This record gives sequence, C-alpha cells and structure tokens, in this order.
Amino acid sequence: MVNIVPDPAGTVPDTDVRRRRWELLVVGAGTAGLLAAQTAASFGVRVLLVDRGTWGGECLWTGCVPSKALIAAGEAAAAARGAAEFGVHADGVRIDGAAVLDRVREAVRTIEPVDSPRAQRDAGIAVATGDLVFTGPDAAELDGHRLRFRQAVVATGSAPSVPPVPGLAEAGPLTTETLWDEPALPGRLVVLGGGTTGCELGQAMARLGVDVHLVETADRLLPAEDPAASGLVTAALERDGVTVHLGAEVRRVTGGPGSTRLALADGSELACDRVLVATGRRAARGRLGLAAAGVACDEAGWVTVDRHLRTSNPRIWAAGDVTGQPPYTHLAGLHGSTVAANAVLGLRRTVDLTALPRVTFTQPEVAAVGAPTGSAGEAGLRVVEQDHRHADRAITDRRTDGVTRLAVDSRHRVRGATVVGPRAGETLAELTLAVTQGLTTSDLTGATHPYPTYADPVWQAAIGDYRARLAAPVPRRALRALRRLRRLRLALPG
Ligand SMILES: Cc1cc2nc3c(=O)[nH]c(=O)nc-3n(C[C@H](O)[C@H](O)[C@H](O)COP(=O)(O)OP(=O)(O)OC[C@H]3O[C@@H](n4cnc5c(N)ncnc54)[C@H](O)[C@@H]3O)c2cc1C
Ligand SMILES: NC(=O)c1ccc[n+]([C@@H]2O[C@H](COP(=O)([O-])OP(=O)(O)OC[C@H]3O[C@@H](n4cnc5c(N)ncnc54)[C@H](O)[C@@H]3O)[C@@H](O)[C@H]2O)c1
Repeated sequence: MVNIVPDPAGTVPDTDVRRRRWELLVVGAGTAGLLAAQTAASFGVRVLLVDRGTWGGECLWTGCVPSKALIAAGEAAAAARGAAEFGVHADGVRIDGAAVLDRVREAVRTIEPVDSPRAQRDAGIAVATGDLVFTGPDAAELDGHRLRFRQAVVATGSAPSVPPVPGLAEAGPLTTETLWDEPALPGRLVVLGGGTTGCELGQAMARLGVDVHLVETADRLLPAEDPAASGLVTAALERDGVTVHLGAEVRRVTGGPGSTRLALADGSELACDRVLVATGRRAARGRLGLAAAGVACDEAGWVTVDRHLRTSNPRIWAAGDVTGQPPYTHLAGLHGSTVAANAVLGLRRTVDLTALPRVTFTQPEVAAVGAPTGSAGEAGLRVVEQDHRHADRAITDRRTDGVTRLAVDSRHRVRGATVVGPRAGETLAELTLAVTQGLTTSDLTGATHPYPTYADPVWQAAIGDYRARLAAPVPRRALRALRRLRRLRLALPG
C-alpha cells in the first residue's frame, strides 16, 4: 500500500503526490538517501523520499546499531570475566541471550525516531512508503502509481552476498539481515568470513558464551588491514574462545538450523546449530528498473557513477553502498550531501576516498586511514611505529595488545595510519585530519596530547619520527653549531 504523507505545509495533498513532477525524487531512506533528501530540502527544493519501510536503512536496523549494541554486551561480559585480573571478583557471570537481543533491539528503537517518516516530514520532505520501480528516464512507479521527476537519486544500498557453496542456501544460514530477529543466541555458530563483520560479530558472540568457529579463505583475518592488526585481532579472538580457521574453504553444507555440518577442503568437518554468512556485499537493486531509466551498472551490478556521483542518465545520481564504493555509513552520508549539492545547486563536488577512515569494532579496535601502513615501504613511504606495550594508559588498563603505525612520506607528511587498541576509532580522528590536511609529524609533535590517553602513542610515534629527523646530516650540523654557540656564550664573562 502506498502511504504518502503530505509535507508539513499541507500544500501537497496525498492524492496529488503522484501527479506532481518532483524536483528531486530520492529512492531509499538509508543514510545516503536521508542525507540527500535533508540537504536538498535545506536548499529549498521539494523532495519526495521513498523507502520500502526500513526508514534509517541498514545502519539502523541490521548494521552499525545492532552490531555495536551486541558488541557492547560482549564487552560487558568480557569485562566481568576479566575483572579478577584487577583483583575484582565478579564470580558466576551468567548470560541471558534473549535479554541481550532484547537490549540490542531496544537500542534500535531508541534511535529509530530520528530517521522516521515523521522526522523527515518535519524537515520539509514529502515521504512515501513502497517499492519504487523506474519506468523511464524521468518516470517511476510506486506500487502502481506513476511519478515523474526532474532529477532522482538512487540510494538503495547493498545486501549480504551468500557464496555459492553447495547446500549453504538450503541450510538456512543467518545473515546480518536476519540475525537480529532471532529469539535467542545459538549454542554453536560457524561464521563464514573473517572480514569486518565476521570478526566483530564472531568475537561478540564468543564473549556471550556462543561456541564460535570462524572460517576465512584468506591466510589472515581482516585481510584488507595491516598484517600487524590481523595478528593482534586473531590473538584476541582466540583468547575469547573463537576457533579461527585460516586459508580454509567450505566445500559443502548439509543439514539446517539446529544441526548443520560443513565439510572443509582439508577433509575436516564442522558441526554447528547455525551458520552466519559474512563474506561481503552485493548491490541491493532488486527490481528497480534501472535499465528502463537508462542507468548503467558494472558487471558486478553496482551502479556506475562519475566523479560527481552522476549515473549514465544525467538526471539520475547515485549515493551510498549501491555505487560499490566502500560500504560505510559515514561515506554514505557524505555521498548523500554531495549529490544533493550537485543535483540541486549544480555544483561539481567530488568525494575524495584517499582519506576515508574505517574502524573495525573488535577489542582491540582496528582503525585505519589513507595509505597502507603494512606495505608502506613498497609505496615509497616509511612507517613509524609505537608499540602500546610502552603506553602508560595501556599498561594501567592491562590493554597493551595494540600498536600505532604511521606511514610518512619523504617530507614527513602523514599519509596513512593504523591504530590497534582501545578507542582506536576515536584516536583516528586526529590522524584523519593529519592525512586530509597534509600535516607532518612535526605538526603532530607541536600539539600537546593529554596524559595518559590512548592518543599518547600517536604523539610518541610522531616525536620518534621528529627525533629521527634530527639525526640526518644537516640538522645534526645545525645542532652541533647551536651547541657550540651556547658553550661560547656560557664561557663569556658576566
Ligand atoms: C553488520 C554490519 C555492521 C556495520 N557497521 C558499520 C559501522 O560500524 N560503521 C559504518 O560506517 N558502516 C557500517 N556498516 C555499513 C553500513 O551499514 C552501510 O554502509 C550503510 O548503512 C549504507 O547506507 P546506504 O544509505 O547506502 O544504504 P541502506 O542503508 O542499505 O539504505 C537503502 C534503503 O533503500 C531502501 N530500498 C531499496 N530498494 C528500494 C526500492 N526499490 N524502493 C524503495 N526503497 C528501497 C531500503 O529499504 C533501505 O532502507 C555495517 C554493515 C553491516 C552489515
Ligand atoms: N565497523 C564497520 O565499519 C563495519 C562493520 C561491518 C561491516 N562493514 C562494512 O560492510 C562490508 C562488508 O563486510 P563483510 O565483513 O561482509 O565483508 P568483507 O569484504 O569485509 O569481508 C569478507 C571476508 O570474507 C572472506 N570470504 C569470502 N568468501 C568466503 C567464503 N566462501 N568462505 C570464507 N570466507 C570468505 C573474504 O576473504 C573476506 O575476508 C565491509 O567491507 C564494511 O565496509 C563495516
């Protein structure tokens, strides 16, 4: 059923919505669509925002919010179990899985009103719930009703991709779209994929008492990150009870929920109650009619865009995960505001991915930005590093399993960074600014960092690089001359 809500001024009666030619039609009310619609509305344009019903999109309902709430529950369990290390005894830790999942859903419900149709309408946006299908270059259908538009934004997101392993689809695997509706936590879980999702959820589940096996085809977890991060996260997951299978491939799956068996390529077999698939994403275009609209997609199905996020139909823009660019909420939001500025004001804004920050919310967190720090040498960059075993805050917190690595160019500009440790995501903000603004390690040394914080290792790494600079021939000669001058002055009488 189409449920079109008029704008707050009431100038667009429900019955007229389908007859209007909308200045901007936005399809998908996830982060990208919401930001596109809100930014366009703030520029004074009449916008129609359409969603199937999950207002707030993946981040709110099945992504960031529930996963971070589950991670918080896992952290609470781990803190209670580990309290004895501090001389605090919290014996008899008991996990109520159903209550944990209820708390997760409560977090979603608490945030939901901000993204609701009512909130959008209050912001001056006309909203409609339904499945939108494009029928031509400037026309679409919403559950049987025709709409026309001057410009449109496709912001329909992405979906979990289930690999074509024989028997997997028939085994009823969980995905990040279905996990959150479960009434209880599984007893035994096999997680397929050791990327961001698999590591975050695998660790959280293990901390909540689930027997977790994590299967990754690559030879290390988080294969896109600095190998130092992979090593630290693997060790942390294993400490939490996750059995990690690297370089492993599932050949066949049999059974279903409650009793599933996975045959691995090395001849071994895993038995579990549920399988969670976390092996990457695919475009979530469904039956969107992009061909009828003249919007081209690449071979993998992602909507093709130019530097300004314009599709092959000059009236239509795309934003967020559907473009195939890195799937992060902060990028989806940036895409949304960028397309609004380009579509409504005719600007030619681009989105620079070179300083796109990312955080994996394992414990320790892995936060990275810019040039890789693992193979920085190959890219002509040097790596300066501070091991958190020497960071006082990490020692007081008994959280020394971390490292800060900066990739620095020949002019000592910070070109990339990886931070592994508690609150690494927060620490990354400073380094993202450094990479974005081309700041040098000497700029970082010039800003006093409070003691004792997890930002201190950044300062120490920068100071280390600055001191190494002083060892070069020219600064050494200058230092020698200054020392001599000082001695001469001190030798002078009076
Ligand atoms: C488990 C998990 C954890 C994550 N954690 C993080 C994190 O911590 N930080 C981070 O930055 N990112 C995280 N992400 C990624 C993040 O969720 C996505 O990058 C982001 O939500 C994408 O936003 P979007 O607007 O592009 O798409 P979506 O949020 O998917 O929105 C698309 C919307 O389009 C609607 N739609 C689709 N087709 C139609 C149609 N035909 N008609 C009408 N409406 C339609 C859908 O209903 C949906 O509401 C996580 C993802 C997962 C799976
Ligand atoms: N904290 C965050 O910001 C956050 C959290 C979760 C997800 N996300 C976003 O969602 C995206 C998707 O996450 P994801 O973890 O599903 O994908 P991913 O691409 O990050 O990781 C998928 C992993 O699965 C492995 N793999 C692929 N096929 C496999 C198979 N058949 N068996 C075993 N392993 C297999 C890959 O080698 C890879 O390591 C991420 O790239 C990220 O951008 C972000």
